[in-house]
Amino acid sequence: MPAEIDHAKRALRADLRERRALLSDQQRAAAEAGITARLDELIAARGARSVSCFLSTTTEPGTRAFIRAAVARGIRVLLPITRADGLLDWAVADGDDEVNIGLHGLPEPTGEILNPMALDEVDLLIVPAAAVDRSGMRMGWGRGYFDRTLGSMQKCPPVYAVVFDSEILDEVPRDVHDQPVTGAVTPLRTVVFPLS
Ligand SMILES: Nc1nc2c(c(=O)[nH]1)N(C=O)[C@@H](CNc1ccc(C(=O)N[C@@H](CCC(=O)O)C(=O)O)cc1)CN2
Ligand SMILES: Nc1ncnc2c1ncn2[C@@H]1O[C@H](COP(=O)(O)OP(=O)(O)OP(=O)(O)O)[C@@H](O)[C@H]1O
Repeated sequence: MPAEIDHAKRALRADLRERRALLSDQQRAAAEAGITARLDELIAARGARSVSCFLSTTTEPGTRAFIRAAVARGIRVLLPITRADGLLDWAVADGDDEVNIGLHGLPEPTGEILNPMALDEVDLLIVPAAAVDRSGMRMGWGRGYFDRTLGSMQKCPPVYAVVFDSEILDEVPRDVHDQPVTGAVTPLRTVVFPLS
């Protein structure tokens, strides 16, 4: 990618990472409660029966309460497993809290491994992001996993990024391969892009 874009992304990621690290346990708990409520509303509004999500780390907006409750209600939730070739495998969340530590030190599901095509069967994708902008461009953590995944899907269902409220920016640095998202879910609101 062009050097200026690469540099701008790195600088912005460092800034965002630092801000996430500063949140208190109380702020994280409130964010997880908000994210759970927003995601519950979203899948109800979309009538989704099968979704993909991700197992949040301690600094990401918490998705685990949502996953646990969705699985208990009979929603099929696929969770990503990183592969060395830059693609993602998937496993169905089974409602227990057992996790493996994956390739990049991220929490990953245990359970039967499904190949990248498993994603073609979901009604809605819930993806991690470092930030999104008002046009729907998404910036991740820099390995291109979701750009590759979204770019290779036959027919892509709606995609919502999970971010903190302060991470919806006017503009994020953009490469040609970057894939836009449909909307974003924050602890306080759900937005659909483009935001006017
Ligand atoms: N919880 C969670 N699971 C996820 C993602 C995520 O963002 N969150 N991913 C979303 O795509 C995929 C993994 N993506 C990754 C993206 C970057 C790096 C990484 O190591 N990046 C930098 C350092 C990170 C930073 O700048 O803060 C590095 O290369 O050293 C690892 C995995 C799949 N699973
Ligand atoms: N569709 C693609 N095909 C091949 N390489 C890609 C593709 N998308 C991204 N990449 C490569 O992946 C690397 C990281 O891209 P980028 O910084 O846009 O990732 P990201 O969206 O922040 O990460 P993630 O999706 O893992 O959260 C870049 O070197 C880029 O060239």
